[in-house]
Amino acid sequence: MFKPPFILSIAGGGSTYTPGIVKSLMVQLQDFPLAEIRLYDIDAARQDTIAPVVEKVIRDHSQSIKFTVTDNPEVAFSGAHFVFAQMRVGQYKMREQDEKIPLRHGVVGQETCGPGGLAYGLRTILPMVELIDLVERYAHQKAWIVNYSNPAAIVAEGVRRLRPNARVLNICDMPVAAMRNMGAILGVDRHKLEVDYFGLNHFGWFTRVLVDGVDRLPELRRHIAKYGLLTEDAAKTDPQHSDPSWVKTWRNIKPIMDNFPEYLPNPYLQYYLMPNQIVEHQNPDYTRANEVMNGREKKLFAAAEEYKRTGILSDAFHVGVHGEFIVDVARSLAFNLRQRHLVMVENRGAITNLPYDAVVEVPAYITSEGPEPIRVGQVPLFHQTLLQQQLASEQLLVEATIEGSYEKALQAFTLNRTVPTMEHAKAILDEMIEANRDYWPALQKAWQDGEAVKK
Ligand SMILES: NC(=O)c1ccc[n+]([C@@H]2O[C@H](COP(=O)([O-])OP(=O)(O)OC[C@H]3O[C@@H](n4cnc5c(N)ncnc54)[C@H](O)[C@@H]3O)[C@@H](O)[C@H]2O)c1
Ligand SMILES: O=P(O)(O)OC[C@H]1O[C@H](O[C@H]2[C@H](O)[C@@H](O)[C@@H](O)O[C@@H]2CO)[C@H](O)[C@@H](O)[C@@H]1O
Ligand SMILES: [Mn+2]
Repeated sequence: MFKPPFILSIAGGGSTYTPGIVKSLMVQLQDFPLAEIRLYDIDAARQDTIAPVVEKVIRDHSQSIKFTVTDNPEVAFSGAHFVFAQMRVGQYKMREQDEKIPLRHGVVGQETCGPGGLAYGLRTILPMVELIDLVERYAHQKAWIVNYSNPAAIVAEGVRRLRPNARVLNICDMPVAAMRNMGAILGVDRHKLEVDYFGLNHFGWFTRVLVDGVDRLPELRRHIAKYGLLTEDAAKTDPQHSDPSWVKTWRNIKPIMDNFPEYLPNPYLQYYLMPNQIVEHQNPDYTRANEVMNGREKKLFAAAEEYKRTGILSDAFHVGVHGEFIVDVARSLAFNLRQRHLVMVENRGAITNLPYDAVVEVPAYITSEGPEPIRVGQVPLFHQTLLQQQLASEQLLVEATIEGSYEKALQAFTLNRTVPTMEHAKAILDEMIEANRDYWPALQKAWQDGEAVKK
């Protein structure tokens, strides 16, 4: 492939996670040597605010690494070996719409799940394809894009449909975060856990949790029956996520496993299996987007301004599993380490009773030529049916984006488990088309042409 030191570009350099990821890169420099780090963003002002913090993180560890900040894709990607993608198309203001519009109709309002996730997907698929084309035009021909940009399930399906040969690996830190919590509960480092897992992104289950070859899922089951997937002192498990909404998310593993104890669910399944309880506790005027804008984003940007003024950088960002995981995956790609990670891959029979072309999230060995998924085999009818419905909703959303089809978008919304009726789906979709008029031109046109009433 290519030899270190590498050129690494971060697409979405203005992200609140950029300092944490760069810190993780610095800590692992010995194992992932870098010649240059480049930040790329379409919002130069946002990125320029974050950049001095990132440069400080780099210079605390290295004087030799070149640091580039740009909104020019040719400068960003020329000769790059790795691209970490973490775009939020529409930024937090659109996340707030994604979460608040469904809630106005009594439906789950969430970043990547339900109508919010579908809307986010409709905004993100084509910018992701554009990013791939830019990277393929300018970067090293064997460059890898490691993608965090959400909604990862829909982005991954869009890339499968539109750029099937692209060197893109879609990843999610949620299962790793769950493994971090498991480790805290079991008293072992998360790196010692070997898990079996199957599902779609943000819609899956752990089936085994091995420590030195012994399945510790029974012990976790007993703990979860009392506390959910958190240690008794929640703040100790995940300091970055002591926000009430996150503690509730980890606690909600309990009611799900009280009913279905065999497998340990991804926390996101709460939105699909307990939508009414979720809506009951969501504040339609103050959602997770507001918590993040007033929390993580505000804290980082305030620290960046203070650093600019005083040269003192306060403790304003977090590395955590988010920063560690993407560097672990990149190392395995770079050096053909064959590390076993949960990543998104085309099924191709890994789960025998799901469609061959489904994008699934399963353990895989990460090689320089990409992931080699493990064989899961047949999943139980209950999980297969839930997965099939969610998969159809996501695949129809992607087709709606590609074809500019209002009807397929409505089918995708109607099929989603968080949406109770076709009328709810239509009311939410029509409001979202209005809110996304700057992002969904094709769908806007289909809607205005009255495609929905043509039949
Ligand atoms: N996959 C996962 O498990 C996981 C975990 C955490 C965050 N994320 C995702 O990472 C992304 C960043 O999260 P955040 O909270 O830091 O968002 P953020 O809004 O703080 O930063 C995102 C950045 O992307 C930029 N951007 C938007 N469109 C772009 C484009 N077309 N090209 C280049 N840059 C573009 C924005 O200007 C912004 O600076 C989001 O998509 C989020 O959902 C994913
Ligand atoms: O509400 P946010 O923006 O804080 O988080 C949304 C993301 O949540 C997951 O990632 C979490 C992870 O689960 C948590 O333990 C910690 O590591 O932080 C991560 C980022 O907040 C989820 O995997 C992402 O897809 C969401 O975007
Ligand atoms: Mn995720």
